[in-house]
Amino acid sequence: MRQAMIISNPSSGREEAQQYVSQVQEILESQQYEVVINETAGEGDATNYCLSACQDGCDLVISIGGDGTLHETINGMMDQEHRPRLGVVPLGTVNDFARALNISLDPEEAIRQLRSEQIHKVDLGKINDRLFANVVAAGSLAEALFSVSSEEKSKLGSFAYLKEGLKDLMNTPAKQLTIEYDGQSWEGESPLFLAALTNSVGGFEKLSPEAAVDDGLIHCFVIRSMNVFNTVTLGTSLLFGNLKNHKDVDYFTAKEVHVRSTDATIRTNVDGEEGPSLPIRIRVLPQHIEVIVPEEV
Ligand SMILES: Nc1ncnc2c1ncn2[C@@H]1O[C@H](COP(=O)(O)OP(=O)(O)OP(=O)(O)O)[C@@H](O)[C@H]1O
Repeated sequence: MRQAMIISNPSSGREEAQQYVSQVQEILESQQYEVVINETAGEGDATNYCLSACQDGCDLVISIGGDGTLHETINGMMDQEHRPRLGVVPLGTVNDFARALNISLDPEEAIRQLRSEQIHKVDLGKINDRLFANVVAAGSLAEALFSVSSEEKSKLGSFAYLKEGLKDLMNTPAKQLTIEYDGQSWEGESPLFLAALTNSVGGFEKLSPEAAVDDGLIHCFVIRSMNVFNTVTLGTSLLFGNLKNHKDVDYFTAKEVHVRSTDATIRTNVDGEEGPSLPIRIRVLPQHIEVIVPEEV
């Protein structure tokens, strides 16, 4: 019999994971899976559960929670030869990974979509010694995002990030960055460096429209300056999928990127959670995991 593990975060979203677990279990059992259910109690649990799923040769892991739960789940697959297929029921406020894969943001619909026979091989990224699914952000603006409270996120979704970013604009001086990528380099001052694997970042589905989930590339944006004069045009470029063409933005793609700074400690934001401080080394792991995606219409 095939084995499946459900990893569910009871605190995600509006604490509604519990009610969805049995619906997922029912679908998996109807597909002849033997199902193990694991609820997370705190940081690291989803990683440990997924690691044991890899080591036990489990066929399928379903992550029920937000992008944070998904991030922890995929980290259980690090350095594992056997990586179970992944299914996602998004319960967070942003849900970038689900957005990028056209998985419904309505949990009940996303659960129905788990019946799909369609599988997509998806890139993952590696930052230092962690995996990531969506995005790494570094710089003073990325640090400002740490201060978005979860109440604000629940209320305002991705606009909470934008609001916080704009609010802190005047207090976030650009920092010196040296970015080396695939034999080239960028050096200068920047308030924000973004390395995206998918089109959706912070809920903005058009941040990086050209980033396909399986293209084997890291899509990098360096904002050269952000000030009262260009904030509005940067904001509209972001909303309309044109950020890479903005005059104050440098854009490139790469398979490996190193970022360091001569400035004091600069923290990163990885998949919406606090990440390591600079220096960082980012690599893409092309088509590293198999994800259940909705049947194409
Ligand atoms: N039982 C639990 N109680 C409280 N926190 C938990 C529990 N289990 C896991 N966590 C923590 O929840 C965080 C992940 O939450 P996740 O991002 O999935 O949901 P969310 O916060 O609702 O989503 P979003 O970030 O999109 O708003 C991780 O930091 C993890 O350590």
